[in-house]
Amino acid sequence: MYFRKLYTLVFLRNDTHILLGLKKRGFGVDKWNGFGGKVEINETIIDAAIRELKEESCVVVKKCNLKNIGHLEFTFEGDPTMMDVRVYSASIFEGAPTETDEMSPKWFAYTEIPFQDMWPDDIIWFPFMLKGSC
Ligand SMILES: Nc1[nH]c(=O)nc2c1ncn2[C@H]1C[C@H](O)[C@@H](COP(=O)(O)OP(=O)(O)OP(=O)(O)O)O1
Repeated sequence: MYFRKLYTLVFLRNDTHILLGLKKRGFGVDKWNGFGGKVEINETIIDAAIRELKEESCVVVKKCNLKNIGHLEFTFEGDPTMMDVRVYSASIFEGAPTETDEMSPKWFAYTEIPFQDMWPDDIIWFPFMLKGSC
């Protein structure tokens, strides 16, 4: 039996490139990933996605430009908490991705995703996301 905790994960992308951030501290440090984090109490999931993206990359995205593309559930051995992660993508946004205390952003070509420096599950589901089948 797991306790669910809601998280967001946002990917900015165009037809050829995706923006990833190198996590500089805390959970997932030194891994490339999308931008996201915990949904706070009294906050909608989409508001959390917008807030975390801005906090971690300085990019602003409007609700109408966020597309819900997936739902991932992660569990970790010996931990009773399930990470219930709502995944979004956006291709229209304002501002230039900028390094913050938490993340260092970089655009990657779809053919050059650094899977060796990412969560081990990413290589399984990224290909579905990149070819637009989710
Ligand atoms: N196995 C996995 N594969 C993946 O691609 N993303 C994962 C993952 N496990 C967790 N994530 C994502 C979900 C979420 O966007 C992020 C974890 O969020 P954080 O712990 O950084 O949350 P917060 O930014 O709220 O944390 P604080 O540092 O406490 O503020 O990592």
